[in-house]
Amino acid sequence: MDGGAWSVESCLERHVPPEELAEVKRILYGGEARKLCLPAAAVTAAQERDFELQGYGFEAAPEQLRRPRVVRVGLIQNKIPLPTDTAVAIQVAALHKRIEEIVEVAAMCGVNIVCFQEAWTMPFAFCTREKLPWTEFAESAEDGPTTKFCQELAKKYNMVVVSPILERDEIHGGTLWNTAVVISNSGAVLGKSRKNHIPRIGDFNESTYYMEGNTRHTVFQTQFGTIAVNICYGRHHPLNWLMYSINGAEIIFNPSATIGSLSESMWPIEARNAAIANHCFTCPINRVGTEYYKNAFTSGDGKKAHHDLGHFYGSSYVAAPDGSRTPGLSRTMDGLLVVEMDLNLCRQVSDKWNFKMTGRYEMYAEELSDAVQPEFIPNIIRE
Ligand SMILES: NC(=O)NCCC(=O)O
Repeated sequence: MDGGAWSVESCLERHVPPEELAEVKRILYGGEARKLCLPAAAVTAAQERDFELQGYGFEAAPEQLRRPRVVRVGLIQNKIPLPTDTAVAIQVAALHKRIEEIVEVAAMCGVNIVCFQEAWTMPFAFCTREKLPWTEFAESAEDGPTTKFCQELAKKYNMVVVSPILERDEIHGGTLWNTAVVISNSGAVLGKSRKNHIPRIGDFNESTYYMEGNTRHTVFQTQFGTIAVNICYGRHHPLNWLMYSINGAEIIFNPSATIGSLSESMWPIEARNAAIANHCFTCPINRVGTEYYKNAFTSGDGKKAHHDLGHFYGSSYVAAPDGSRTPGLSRTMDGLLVVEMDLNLCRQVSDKWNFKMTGRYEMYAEELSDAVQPEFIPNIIRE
């Protein structure tokens, strides 16, 4: 399924009889997400610029003492516009240009916080295990050209920008990290959050380049809500989501790069479950397309040498704390998903389900601290 804007949701729309569709959506998605009415100029610009534009909204009940806290987030998924053997600076410039034209449409749609995909300024070349030229895509999180570019966007559109890049940390020996830079709507760099979990699976050979992050579970208090960034493989680690939530995250972005053969059946479940378990909104974003490399590579798994990592299936979506979710963007096209959410829903769902109250954190903490000791004895009763 590689053509047009194919998605599971568009397939359901086409094939499930209309009288049953609402019930199917209630069971699968927690109901029909409210479609946002986006400005005609934005819809036209998206068509002209050849990307999918979808908009949905999540409501919360009115409260007496708190006003609604309505924000709009924008999730951007995209292909790399140029072949991977194009000069590094030209590839980066082309990606900046592509993102700039999508962010402009996000601004037309009133987006307050935008997040790009994992390592958005480059092909996801870590599969190759070659150092050059891929390490040349690394930049300073604080004042690299991509951060400066995002600061301009943030100021121009009064938008918080979450920019996941390959970071070069000059003050620590020029080491590399997989890092999301969070830029305030004022244009100031608020801080950075490094990928906590590095995959060692299939062709995801990222540990050749960088190590597990050391920024713990930092959250960022922005004008539009408290946000966190759980980068890609962290998605599979429930405690990673939990720790961002414990630090107060209301929206957790999950910029990713993952392929159909590996994770597509897990994709709709993991971030959505994290939204439910942690009473917050989660926003998984995946790149799209297949990226080809001149030199064939292997990953010690007996497979024949090959030139690509597989198909990145897009399908970015937003899940809400009540377990409902938006449809996903296409599996194949660039896209912008605009989602309006009332952050009051987080506390409302928390008051209903009380997971933060019913969770046995002291017991988990005690048992986990025992379990990581070398002399740990599992608590098993045997006959
Ligand atoms: N980028 C990344 O961590 N990918 C690993 C595969 C996955 O988590 O689905």
